[in-house]
Amino acid sequence: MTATDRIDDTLRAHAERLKHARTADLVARSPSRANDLALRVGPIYANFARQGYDEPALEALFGLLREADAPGRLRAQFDGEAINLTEGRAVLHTALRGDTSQAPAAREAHAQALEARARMGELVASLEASGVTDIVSVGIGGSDLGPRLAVDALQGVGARPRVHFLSNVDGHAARRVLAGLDPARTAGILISKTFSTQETLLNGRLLAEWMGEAAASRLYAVSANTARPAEAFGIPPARILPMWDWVGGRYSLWSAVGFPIALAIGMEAFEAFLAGAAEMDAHVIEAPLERNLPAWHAATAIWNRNGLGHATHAVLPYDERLKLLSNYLQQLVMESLGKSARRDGSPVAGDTVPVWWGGVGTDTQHSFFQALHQGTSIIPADFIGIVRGDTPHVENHRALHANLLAQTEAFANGQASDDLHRAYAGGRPTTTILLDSLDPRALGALLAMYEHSVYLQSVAWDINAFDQFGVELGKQLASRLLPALSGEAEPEDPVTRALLAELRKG
Ligand SMILES: O=P(O)(O)OC[C@H]1O[C@](O)(CO)[C@@H](O)[C@@H]1O
Repeated sequence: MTATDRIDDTLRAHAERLKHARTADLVARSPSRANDLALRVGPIYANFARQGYDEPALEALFGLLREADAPGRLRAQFDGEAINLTEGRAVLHTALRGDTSQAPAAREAHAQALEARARMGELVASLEASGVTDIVSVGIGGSDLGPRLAVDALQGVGARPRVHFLSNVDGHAARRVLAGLDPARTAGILISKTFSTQETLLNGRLLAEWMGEAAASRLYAVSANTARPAEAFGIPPARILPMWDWVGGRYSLWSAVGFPIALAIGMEAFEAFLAGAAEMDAHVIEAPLERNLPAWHAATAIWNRNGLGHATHAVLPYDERLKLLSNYLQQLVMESLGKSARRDGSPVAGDTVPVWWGGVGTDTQHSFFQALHQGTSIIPADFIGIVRGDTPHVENHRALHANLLAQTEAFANGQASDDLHRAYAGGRPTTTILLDSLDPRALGALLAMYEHSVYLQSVAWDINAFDQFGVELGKQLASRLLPALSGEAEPEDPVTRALLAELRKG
């Protein structure tokens, strides 16, 4: 029996033993717990003291990771072994941001990454000098969410080009993005690893038409399929940046897919973003599991899912600039870990990914927090705070911190009352992650932390985190149904036929 087969039984035994121990009791029992269960890596501090495990449960969690050979599996990833077994591909996003491996495949990938980055730097410089004021980045999923988050989180006010994102195939998205832009002062970037994604091709065509003559000189592309942008849009090789099959879409913002990020924050800041991620890479590969931040994060996720059976996980940044973090993490985590088959094709032993969702504090305190405090389902959460604010509004920043501290305390400790309507049970698990400031280095480190945590969860569950066959069926059906929308075919499914009849009325 492997560690993965035993995961539920092992952890449930500990959960049963701990079922009456609230996190407040665990903290009270061990005065040093508040500091013992905290780790710092570069600009990131994380405190796990308010999770519901104790020392023996943690030992069991790290034991499971060790038995699944987590260190060896990390090394295999960094060295460029074909760990994406179902597609026979290496997974080398770490080589995009540093040279943490001397293995030939990783070195080769790193050299290619440096060459592509140098070319991207030249394109950034020429666009900076061109008088272009606005950039429209067209892509979807991994070719959109990462750059969109990083640009929204890191862009300053002033001098640099404004970067806009167009992803949804809904024409209202294009209308909103293009309203108010001037085609004569706008450049476009089409980002698609495959260059076959319906949304991106349709929106790319729409953007090219809107740009008119300017498209001939100011349309750029990023793709692993470099022939297609030239064929389909006439974009010359000098304006096409490469991607490779060893970079998964949702792990690609560190590659030329980050072109919009570099345009929004400048090349130097983009390099700092990569350096922050590389710092986390060095940590995850070197630190023993018990002092390893991504391993702690992964162990905690596994505890909450397999030990306690929690079906969702909230991510709650207390910083307006991280408003898009939960959208980005939804793809990273759920596209990677939403699997039911083990690596050998047999069914998984227990539950894999919970539903990830979230939103920014303090707004969410006034929307869904009621359910987090008193609902019947317990929802574990990552609270993310930024130590140093970047506005002159010191009182606001203090209030933001006071709210973050208050909420995590209330979730853990609760408050007794004879009136059930007014009682807070407490014992609701949270991890608090604090970044020294929201700069490129810290954001890079944070996102790399989540990437490694995702991989380590996949190792414990024995699933492949790097394919996404689950999204294919919907894509195939949509292409098959497209002719039905213009009356050229009739769908076979009776419910689809009834729905189409309603749509045709419009
Ligand atoms: O970059 P592409 O090839 O356009 O793909 C976009 C996205 O579509 C998916 O394949 C499926 O949603 C993602 O994994 C990917 O990031």
